Amino acid sequence: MSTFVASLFLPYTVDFHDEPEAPTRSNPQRMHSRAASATDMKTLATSAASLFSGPPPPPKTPAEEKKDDFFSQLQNDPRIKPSDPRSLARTEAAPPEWGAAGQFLNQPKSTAGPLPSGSILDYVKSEKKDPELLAKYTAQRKRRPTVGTSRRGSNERNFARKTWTVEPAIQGNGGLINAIRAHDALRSDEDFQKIWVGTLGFPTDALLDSKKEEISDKLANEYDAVTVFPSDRDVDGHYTHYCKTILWPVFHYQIPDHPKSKAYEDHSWEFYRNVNQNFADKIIANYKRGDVIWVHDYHLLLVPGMIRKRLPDAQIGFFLHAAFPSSEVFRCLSTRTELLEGMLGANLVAFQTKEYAHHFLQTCSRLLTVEATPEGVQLEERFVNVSHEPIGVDPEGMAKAREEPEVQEWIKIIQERYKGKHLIVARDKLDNVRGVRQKLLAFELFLNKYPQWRQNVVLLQVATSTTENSELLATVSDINTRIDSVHSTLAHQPLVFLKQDISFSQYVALLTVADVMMITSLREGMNLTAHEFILCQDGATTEKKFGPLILSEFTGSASVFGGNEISVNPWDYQKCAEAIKLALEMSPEEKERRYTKLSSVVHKQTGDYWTTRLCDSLDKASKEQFSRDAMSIPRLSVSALAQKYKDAERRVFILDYEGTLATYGTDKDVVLTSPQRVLDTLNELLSDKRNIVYVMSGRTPEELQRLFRQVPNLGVIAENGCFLREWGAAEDDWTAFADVEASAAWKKDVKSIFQYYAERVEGSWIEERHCSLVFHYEKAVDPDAARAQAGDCANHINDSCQSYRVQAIPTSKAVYVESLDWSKGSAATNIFDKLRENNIEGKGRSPPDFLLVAGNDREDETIFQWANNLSEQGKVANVTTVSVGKRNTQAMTTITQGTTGLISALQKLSNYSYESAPEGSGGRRPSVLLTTGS
Ligand SMILES: O=P(O)(O)OC[C@H]1O[C@H](O[C@H]2O[C@H](CO)[C@@H](O)[C@H](O)[C@H]2O)[C@H](O)[C@@H](O)[C@@H]1O
Repeated sequence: MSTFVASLFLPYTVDFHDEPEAPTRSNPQRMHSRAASATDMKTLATSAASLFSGPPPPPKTPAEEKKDDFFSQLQNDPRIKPSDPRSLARTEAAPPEWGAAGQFLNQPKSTAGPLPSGSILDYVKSEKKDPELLAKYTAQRKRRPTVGTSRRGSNERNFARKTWTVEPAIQGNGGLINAIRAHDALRSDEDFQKIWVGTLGFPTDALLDSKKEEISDKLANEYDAVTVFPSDRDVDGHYTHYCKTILWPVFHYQIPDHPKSKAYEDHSWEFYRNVNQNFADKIIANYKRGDVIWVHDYHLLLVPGMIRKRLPDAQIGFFLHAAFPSSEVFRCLSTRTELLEGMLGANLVAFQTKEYAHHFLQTCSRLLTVEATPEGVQLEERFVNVSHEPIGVDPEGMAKAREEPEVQEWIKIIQERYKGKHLIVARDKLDNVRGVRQKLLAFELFLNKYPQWRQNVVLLQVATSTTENSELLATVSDINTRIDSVHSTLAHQPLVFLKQDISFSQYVALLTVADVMMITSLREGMNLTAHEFILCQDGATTEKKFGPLILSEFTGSASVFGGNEISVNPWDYQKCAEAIKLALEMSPEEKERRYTKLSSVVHKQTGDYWTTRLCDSLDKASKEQFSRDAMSIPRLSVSALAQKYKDAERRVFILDYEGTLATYGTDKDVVLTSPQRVLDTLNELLSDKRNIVYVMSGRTPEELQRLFRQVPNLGVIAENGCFLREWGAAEDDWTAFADVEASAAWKKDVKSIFQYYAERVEGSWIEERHCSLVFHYEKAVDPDAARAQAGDCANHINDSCQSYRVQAIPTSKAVYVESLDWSKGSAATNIFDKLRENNIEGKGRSPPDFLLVAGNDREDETIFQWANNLSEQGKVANVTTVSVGKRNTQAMTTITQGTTGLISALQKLSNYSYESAPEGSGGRRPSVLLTTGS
């Protein structure tokens, strides 16, 4: 059994070489010659020029010359350069733009080319069906030199001759890679034979099929990796456009709102789907029964749904590494429904934090109008578990990395460079969501407010930049210049702004030497830099630092550190400035107290722990779902039931009405009627004195009283458990469990919300019951709009009526608002308590030894659960729970022939009643069936 770990990029990539003998990373000769290559020299020059953004530098003093010397050493190839591609990967890396890794590795260029002018949507359509448009765009493409076949051809010839080596990926989620590897290394888990699934992280159109095969064979055989080869054009549209300009900003609360992005959204969605389909196809082609599939992050949201369509029984988990926004933000995505449905193809959808999981549940309930419980989402025929599990880092891997001589050297260099200064460090991608601008503003305020610190503190901000965000760059450059001009002196520069990444050894050294770390992301899934900072501060390789961590409350990491970080709202510059002061002036005792707690979290919630917990949760969820899946629940065996029936002394029936005994009733203006066959069947059952029969429904006591007037002695549970009429009681002898008068307060508030939506949904109406309210929209003129409004309505009520013990449940036809305290299960408990005490005078002696509960809907699950428990605890000898239909359920058995199937089964039982009635038992067949008029 294997576990597929699918994420956009594999942990590996490929470097091509002209030499016949492929050198490796451990070959210093080659690394040296590459460092001197023209491309690298150019990169180096550009990097050096952009080291400090701001005005042109003045002539250098000797001190500055020395400083430049230090920084020029930082101008290294920022990639980790291990000799083994399987060693520790960089978390929160900032790789070059897709297709631009050629500055580090020898890889083909993209053949995607620019998109044609004119209507992008037409362009996409043309690819599919419209022959005229297809001809038009084919001609356009031929005219475009950058996408010509000649370039592709020469590329192909070029790369066909080259040798290649497997290298650690430049792209990819380092946190994920480290977590999976740590799990692999620490456990000899038979069930965890991982297989990576992903792309190589560079354009591959230019490779011949034979070359692709060669590469994918090697990766499969030696690196447990399945390679996906989407077209360059698809990856470009998927990653550069849809992921980066639509999903990433929206998931981090930045709604792109300019015409260009809308166009991107329209066309790049097609490419997003294509790449997701490539992944799904690859996984399906390699899947074997029993395998587990884990799909990672926002690049692959559609993959679970695509796999589910073809492999209905597969065990699929989905983990979102990024943040998941509130439903208010998510609803702005035009493809929101497809994205949610894609994710819901999984058995388990997991997030970094409880908050993101909650947002997802709320978004599903609101936009898909499905019932969301704290455990997950109830779909028509499946339940999808939703949970949260924060990712962690790999302390063992990091410990090894820290021992590297290069790290030790860098520690010395940085210590020497910042001797006598308090060093605040930060490494962020230069992206709006990381809050670098906010951090610099807060730091500027700190310097202005606390002059005593100006000469003693340095903020070293590494700002890794992938795509040029010129607006942000201009803003941070301005702040940088301002700080520089106001606060820098010949001998001291409080802000060092490195607009490029540093090498892994430099990064580790910096985290070790730092006095404080400052992270001010405006929103972020986790932020493993914070965790790695904590690992490096323990004094294992230098003196103990226990440096405080200033951390944005909007990161996932903040949710795991339990307040032992210095938590900040990055928008509150005053507080951020004070946080810097607090961190710098913190007593050693307080630092150690906080550090001990932070460190225990990082060492407990590791990447390995995360992997184990996710695997366990998926296993548990799949098993539970399987046991509830109508397909795997046995059919009701009427003959076995009849045998139990015959053997029983005292039988109890609790039967749901609409959808179970009879088809669903009509709406408000038609009086609910019951088919004669149902009434006759109930009367037949009741005619046997050994039988106690209850019908349960969400309808009001009045409606049910009228409906079952012709069935004397029938027990009735009304309004889903808020009212009870005991078996054998007088027609109007109702017990109210819920406080009807107290309901008036919440009903007033809920009704006004319902009215608001009813005015907006033509054809909808509000039904008032004693203890519940229903917003019906099954007859709405515009069903899609009504569904959306119903979702909003349920959400609105659940948000604003939290002080009442009620909940709004959206279904495909109506929104129900009901008490949280009463259910069919609670009514059944009451019935049984009384029966078992045998305190219904003269109506039976022995306790029940046969129980049949039949239902079909979500409200019936509480009573199934209750009955199953009675069976497990051996309190009733023979318990049968049966669900009518295909819904996934906790019932022990199902009947797929609908209400008629159940009625036939009940009729068969009452026939046995007649046949099996022992002398004097009271069982009898009625000589005349009670006939009822409606
Ligand atoms: O830039 P991308 O290729 O689209 O990838 C997005 C980021 O993915 C990784 O970060 C995410 O996962 C981390 C670990 O779970 C989490 O801490 C972070 O908040 C997530 O956004 C990767 O580490 C980043 O470099 C990528 O930018």
